[in-house]
Amino acid sequence: MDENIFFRNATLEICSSLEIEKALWKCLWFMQEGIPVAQMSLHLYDAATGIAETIAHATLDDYRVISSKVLLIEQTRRQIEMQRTIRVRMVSDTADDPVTEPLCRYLGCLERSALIMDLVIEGKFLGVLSFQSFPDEQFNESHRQMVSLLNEPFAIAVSNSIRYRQLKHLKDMLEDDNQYFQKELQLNRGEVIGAEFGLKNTMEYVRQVSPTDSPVLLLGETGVGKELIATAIHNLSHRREGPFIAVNCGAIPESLMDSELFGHEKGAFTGAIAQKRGRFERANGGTLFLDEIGELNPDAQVKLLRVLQEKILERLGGTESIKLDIRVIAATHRDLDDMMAKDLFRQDLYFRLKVFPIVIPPLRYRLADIPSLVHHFIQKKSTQMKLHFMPRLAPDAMEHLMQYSWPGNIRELENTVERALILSHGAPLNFRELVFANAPEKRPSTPEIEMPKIIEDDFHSLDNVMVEHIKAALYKSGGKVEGKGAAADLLNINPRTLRHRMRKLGVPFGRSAQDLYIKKED
Ligand SMILES: Nc1ncnc2c1ncn2[C@@H]1O[C@H](COP(=O)(O)OP(=O)(O)OP(=O)(O)O)[C@@H](O)[C@H]1O
Repeated sequence: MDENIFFRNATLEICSSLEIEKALWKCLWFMQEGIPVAQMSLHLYDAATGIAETIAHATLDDYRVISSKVLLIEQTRRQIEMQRTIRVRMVSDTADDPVTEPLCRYLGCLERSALIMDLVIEGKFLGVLSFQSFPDEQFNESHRQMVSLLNEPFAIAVSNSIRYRQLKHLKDMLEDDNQYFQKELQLNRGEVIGAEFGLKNTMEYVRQVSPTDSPVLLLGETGVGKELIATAIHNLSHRREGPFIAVNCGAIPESLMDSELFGHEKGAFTGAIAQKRGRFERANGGTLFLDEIGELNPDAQVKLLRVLQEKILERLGGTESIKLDIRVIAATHRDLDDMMAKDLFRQDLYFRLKVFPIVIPPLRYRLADIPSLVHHFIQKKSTQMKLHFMPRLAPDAMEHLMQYSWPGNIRELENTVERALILSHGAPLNFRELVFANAPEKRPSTPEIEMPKIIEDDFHSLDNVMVEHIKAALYKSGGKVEGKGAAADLLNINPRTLRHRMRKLGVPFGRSAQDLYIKKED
């Protein structure tokens, strides 16, 4: 066969598929017209470990991917190094050669003649391509020279297909990881405690809005469960199989905001060494949760508004328009109305986000949820902490927890349970010190009472104070108990109750005592 035709066609065949086993098979069919080749196999070699791995094998009938590893003995490794000056070596019997013997034994092609082609790319030795003859035929020098012509294109094709396999493997692993983490996230974020009690109304709204694609604005103090509710909306929507991507707008530095949200092309700015998809693009087909939306700077607000209006974005430094299919849920603990009035938040963006606002009540307004939340967190945390026992509560523990105002809401309760578990060493959980040691605040519903200025050694009993106070009222009214401006009126109590109390405390009153309460002129 003409050398040029042989070279051209064999090269076309080896490059015809990125699946190297298939490319070998096609090559084999072409080459056996000119040389007596019955099988081809590809072996990678790792000089650091001395392991040879057979990764592909083709006969005229079949081709397959395999993974068979052999640890080569020292003598064989040395031989491989020594033979590196010859690119295609002829072996008259595969059973007698230290390199081909272990490889061909596995493939069932001992006692054949073989051509062994070293594959070197950019000075790096990748491994060998082995051509085995039919059992009753032998390769000769002219066959070796023909095959030598193919060394360079074969090395390039094999190197490309190895890279392709590595990338495919990485992609499969990433997809697998992604599925795993999505499941984990859904498991961890699944259960909304109090859905039938303190959050009943909230969950009713959630159920109503979930099937739609309308934007939702979640409002509530820090730690009330805004992200949890956002996940619940996602999980109840038709987007549940798509991604749920959360962005904490307050945690992204201003200089990185554009690239984080919208992505960038390679070279878009110093340090953009590769193309990167932004959070919007990652959320395509699913839900984008914009947490702490009130922290967005004015510049980012404009860009966000544009993307929400047009449903199209361009990566930084890019020209391609990317169509978006996302549902946006935003959340904040800040008063957006007030921010708008102070020109800190754009009105147009506010109204676009606030299509369906849901207010999540703070924990202090749903104290009845505390017992089930505490049990939920005890179970969750003791599983995470791998405790071998189920912690119990001290008899008055729940009462202590219910007396506290929980300014940090559910997150604070969750952390309190975790801290108690760490400190308890198996004893019943008693939150007394934890709650009060860390909680200088009083429940906000309790009005603030100014501490009276009491001098320690001048401390009166409550009865004494009452006596003095009633007498003061009687002095003021000239001894009159009932009527406008009289003592009962001044003290704002029923005159009958006042009389009863004065009798009990021994405060003189009535006509006989009237003089006592009239100021005498000296
Ligand atoms: N109803 C609930 N049932 C069970 N766990 C809850 C509930 N609400 C909140 N949590 C848990 O409390 C923690 C805080 O909730 P989340 O992060 O959703 O609050 P947030 O309002 O988004 O907080 P922030 O304002 O700080 O962003 C999370 O671990 C969450 O799983």
